[in-house]
Amino acid sequence: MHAWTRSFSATRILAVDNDPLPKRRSIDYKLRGKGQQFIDFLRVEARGGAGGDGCVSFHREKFVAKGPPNGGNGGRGGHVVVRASSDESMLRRLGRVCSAKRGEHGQGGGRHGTTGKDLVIEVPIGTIVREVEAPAARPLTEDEQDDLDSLTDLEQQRIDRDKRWVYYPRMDTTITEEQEAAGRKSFFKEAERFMDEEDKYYRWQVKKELRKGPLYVDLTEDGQEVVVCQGGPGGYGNPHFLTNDNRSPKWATRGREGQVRHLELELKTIADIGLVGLPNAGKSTLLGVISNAHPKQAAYAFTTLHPYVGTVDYIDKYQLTVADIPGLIQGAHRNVGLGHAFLRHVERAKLLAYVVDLSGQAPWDDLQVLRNELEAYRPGLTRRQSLIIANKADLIATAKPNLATLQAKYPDLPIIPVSARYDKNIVKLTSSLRKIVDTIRQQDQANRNSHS
Ligand SMILES: Nc1nc2c(ncn2[C@@H]2O[C@H](COP(=O)(O)OP(=O)(O)OP(=O)(O)O)[C@@H](O)[C@H]2O)c(=O)[nH]1
Repeated sequence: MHAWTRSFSATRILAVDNDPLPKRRSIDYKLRGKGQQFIDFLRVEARGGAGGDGCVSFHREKFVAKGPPNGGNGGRGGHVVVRASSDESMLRRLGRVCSAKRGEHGQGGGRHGTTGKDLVIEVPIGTIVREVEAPAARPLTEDEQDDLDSLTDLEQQRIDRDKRWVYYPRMDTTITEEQEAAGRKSFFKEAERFMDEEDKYYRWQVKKELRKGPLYVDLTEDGQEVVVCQGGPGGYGNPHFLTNDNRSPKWATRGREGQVRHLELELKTIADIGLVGLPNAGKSTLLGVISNAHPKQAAYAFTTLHPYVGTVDYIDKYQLTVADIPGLIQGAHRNVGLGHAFLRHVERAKLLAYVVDLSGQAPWDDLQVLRNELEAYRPGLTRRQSLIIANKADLIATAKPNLATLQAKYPDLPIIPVSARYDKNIVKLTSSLRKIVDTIRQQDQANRNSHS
């Protein structure tokens, strides 16, 4: 029986299409380790590392009792970065708070603290990073805008100031005691001015952020990354406060705290094709046959408890990704069964493939249930390009009359009868999927070109 079905599908390819045979290999998204819980939604508080403090220190050596200030600056705190990686199949469990490392403090001898290590959170491709609990984007008021405009060169001023202040002149020993006392007074004024400038700078940055609104990034490509929290800048060492009046500043600044953001990470798998079907329709068997992903298959409902994505590799290196989501049932939108949680993984599929059990009593009713559930989840989802995969066509007694009725009830949807278990008509299916997805990809490309 098995040999017959294999040769059946092989002759079909040659007779029906000249499309290359799909090479069955590879699965990108496989859960590592058994019993691991599938995570596709996380809430986390991300914190950039705090900056290290600046240091107060003076140069000392033989015959130089009062050398110039030489305290190093504190290092910047690490950033928190979210990066998409094709090696990840699901979100990893993270603590409630994720922090990058803090910068080291400055040290004597002009040694600056090292920068804190960035915290890189690797997530699967298709993860959306969304900031919550942040003020919505709003246009600035006139006053705020004026303020912002008057300070636009602040960044440059700050860079210039840093250049000006980092130098280590030798101490002028001819300064009298009165001069030094006067200098100390003016130094505190100078330090106050410095802190004012710094505060202004940070207020300016916050205003700039206001215009942007909460962070929202969709990581759709391998290696794409976003800095979600900046590390706090390090403090300044005492050479920064060296003025003509005060040659021995005993003053350094503390590092700033890193940025804090409350984030939601939501994985919405990006697959070309989304398999949607009632439990036991044979979705997992089908995915295993066309892609060599190996979801568990068994003759009971809800065998699959989380989404699987498999890659169909064709001989000419063409690839399609197919997502199998756990069986939907009537009332899933009321959280019956596994609910709607997994439908987010077909939301972005270019093509929806309804998998129905052709040997069942009324496959057309099953199809209607699926379409109703999709509409209840996201109105308009059923208008997405779709096709029907009529599985279990090997059970001829019921499948044959059902196929005709199904076709009559859904004349607009292409129907491909297959038998996933016996590998029947699978090549026809994979070549049809390729043709449809290819057309959609070309249309998408044309749309993108016309928009740019
Ligand atoms: N006769 C026949 N049985 C099939 C075929 N495809 C799948 N089956 C059987 O149907 C049962 C259910 O198959 P699964 O692939 O686990 O179905 P599923 O849709 O993934 O089910 P859930 O995991 O509950 O969503 C298994 O016992 C399969 O062997 C087919 O083409 N013909």
